[in-house]
Amino acid sequence: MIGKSVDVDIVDVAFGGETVGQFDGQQLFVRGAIIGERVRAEITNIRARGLLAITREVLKPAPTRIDHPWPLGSVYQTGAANYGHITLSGQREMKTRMLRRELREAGGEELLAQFSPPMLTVQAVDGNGWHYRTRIGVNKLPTGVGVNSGGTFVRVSELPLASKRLESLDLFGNAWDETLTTGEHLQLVAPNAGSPVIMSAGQAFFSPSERAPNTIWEIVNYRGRSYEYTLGTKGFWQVHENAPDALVAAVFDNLELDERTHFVDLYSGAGLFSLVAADLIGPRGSVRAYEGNSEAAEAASANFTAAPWASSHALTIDAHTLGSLVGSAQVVVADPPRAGLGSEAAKILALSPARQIALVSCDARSMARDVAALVRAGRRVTQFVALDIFPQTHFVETVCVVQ
Ligand SMILES: C[S@@+](CC[C@H](N)C(=O)[O-])C[C@H]1O[C@@H](n2cnc3c(N)ncnc32)[C@H](O)[C@@H]1O
Repeated sequence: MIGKSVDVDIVDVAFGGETVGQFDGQQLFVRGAIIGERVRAEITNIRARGLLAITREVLKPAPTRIDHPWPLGSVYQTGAANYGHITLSGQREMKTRMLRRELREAGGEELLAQFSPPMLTVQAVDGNGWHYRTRIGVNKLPTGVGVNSGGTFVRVSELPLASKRLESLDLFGNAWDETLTTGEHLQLVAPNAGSPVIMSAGQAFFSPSERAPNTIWEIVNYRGRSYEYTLGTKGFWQVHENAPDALVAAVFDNLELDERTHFVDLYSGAGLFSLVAADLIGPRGSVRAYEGNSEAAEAASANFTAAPWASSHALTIDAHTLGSLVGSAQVVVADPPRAGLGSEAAKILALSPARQIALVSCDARSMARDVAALVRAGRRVTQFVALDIFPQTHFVETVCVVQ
């Protein structure tokens, strides 16, 4: 079966960015195709959920198909821009279809009925979908840097997903050859309140001859107010330059906070949501932030210095610890990593006294599973915002508010 060439009509979009067709009574998951197309695809893997294939020839192209502007990012090479062969609006239509499919698979038509079509419309956060990443990983090569393509590092002379501000690091020639060790993983970071840095083996550099502090500053704007964050070098921060502002708006535009609200921020990182909540709520309420990475939790503590009614706690959130964390919460934001909350933790959260819960997710499948669990346990979806903070890829960020 592997290596077989099949002609297939693409009728849906699945998790992982693959499109879906039918072959031999089975689902065929096809990379590099677009909904509405007819393609000739080569079967590459046999999986429990169906066959995996890759597009070899487009027999009937979709109107949204374009030449990939960065072939190295395509599904045939690194896959870092696996939707780059689709117009931006076409990418967003595909993501809407993926959200619908995942919600239907997790909770049937009954769950899908809680989402009006505008809720599932994926919203742009930028103009052209390139040069948006303020965080990007590469590997040092003997000269210049490379990206992983099928297990080997390919030297690059451009990084089209990376923020233009990272160009000042002068990465593609031999400027860094004596400072950095060949083979090392490099994390490039362009904070919005400071100069770009390279992180390598626990050290930070502004330039080959200038070390940088292991601290980064970011500024987030919401409703005319600016919030300043200090981050450690190992902690999480949203990668799209517009994501922190867009996510803060998607969360707080849809939550009802007052001056006595007890607010809990689960998976709080350096306190992106907590710092804004502390400002919106004020000293008569409380904000408690819980985060597993101790460096990020310490950074959050430092970020809350001017708001002592906000506190940061380093601990692992799971189905055993969660109940006590949300026992007296009135409003909860949960922004777990890709794996999501898990059905058991989602049920515990649903049964908490919180009047509103905002689930922030970067993974459509775990989001759908967690929302289905929240709804099964008695919650109702009131708002849902889908943001295109990972253009050129199949990923989509969502904020789901339940009551
Ligand atoms: C998607 S990030 C969100 C961080 C923050 N809300 C933000 O937007 O900057 C998820 C965070 O969860 C933390 N984390 C992952 N697993 C965890 C766990 N089991 N318990 C607590 N925190 C965890 C990670 O360290 C990371 O900071």
